[in-house]
Amino acid sequence: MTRANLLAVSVGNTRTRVGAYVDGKLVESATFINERHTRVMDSVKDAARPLRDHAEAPVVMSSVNPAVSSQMETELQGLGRPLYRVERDLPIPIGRQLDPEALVGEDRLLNAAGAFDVLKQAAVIVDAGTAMTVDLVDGAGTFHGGAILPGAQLMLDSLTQRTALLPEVELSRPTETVGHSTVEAMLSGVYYGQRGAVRELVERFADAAGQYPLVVATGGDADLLFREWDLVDRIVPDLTLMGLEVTLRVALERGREES
Ligand SMILES: Nc1ncnc2c1ncn2[C@@H]1O[C@H](COP(=O)(O)OP(=O)(O)OP(=O)(O)O)[C@@H](O)[C@H]1O
Ligand SMILES: CC(C)(CO)[C@@H](O)C(=O)NCCC(=O)O
Ligand SMILES: [K+]
Repeated sequence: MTRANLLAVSVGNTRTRVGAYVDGKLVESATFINERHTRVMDSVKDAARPLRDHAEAPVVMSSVNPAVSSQMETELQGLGRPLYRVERDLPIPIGRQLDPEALVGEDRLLNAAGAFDVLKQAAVIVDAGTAMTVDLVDGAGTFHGGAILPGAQLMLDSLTQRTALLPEVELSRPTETVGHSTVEAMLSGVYYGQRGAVRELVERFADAAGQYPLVVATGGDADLLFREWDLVDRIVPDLTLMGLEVTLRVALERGREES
């Protein structure tokens, strides 16, 4: 089996995740806020340190944020490694059943590819990031799309921005289900609203799929929202990076078959 060496870079809406894979294992990872751009490049170099003896190991990059990634791509070229963008240079190895003209976020496809590579069975993948996505992969490894909704912090921010009296609130677990203060009521609404959305969508997707899928969660808010909740089978913080690793690994295996 191929054991890939790579620097995986996933540019999200708010943050960028970086991971160094040595012999197919994630040995270093870091997350940075996109705005702190110069610091990000310093930290990317730190994260790449385990790959110093693997000069041939490429950067494999994905993005759902073109403004951030176009500049970052130019800077990543400076590492002196081959640089591949998923979908442009390397196809994400997951089947798709979508509208012909559909443009799906690379993060959603990578999560699906990363999950199916390990699970090999039908799964619902929940990414609790800036936006929340809830997607269905069937038992044959085909991505069917799913649902997109505001993420938890975005829900809170939109309440603050679009009302006169609601305050700025930082996301945390509510201490009360029936909120006895404005802040507790907002936290209860968002926390149980997000969980409720996930429960409803998982049940509906299970109906559509004709089987009960595994539920896998990832993203910056997954732990806060889903920890110790039996509806979610696994929380996998590095799922998007796993998708980047399998993308390179499959491309290397295909290249080997062809030569
Ligand atoms: N230091 C932090 N800065 C910003 N958001 C954070 C931080 N720590 C946790 N979070 C939470 O992470 C969420 C964003 O998740 P994430 O980083 O997965 O989003 P993203 O940038 O959209 O990434 P992706 O598109 O890859 O999912 C926010 O809603 C926030 O509550
Ligand atoms: C839905 C988000 C914002 C989730 O990060 C991202 O995957 C994206 O911008 N997608 C493009 C549209 C789509 O996936 O249908
Ligand atoms: K996201």
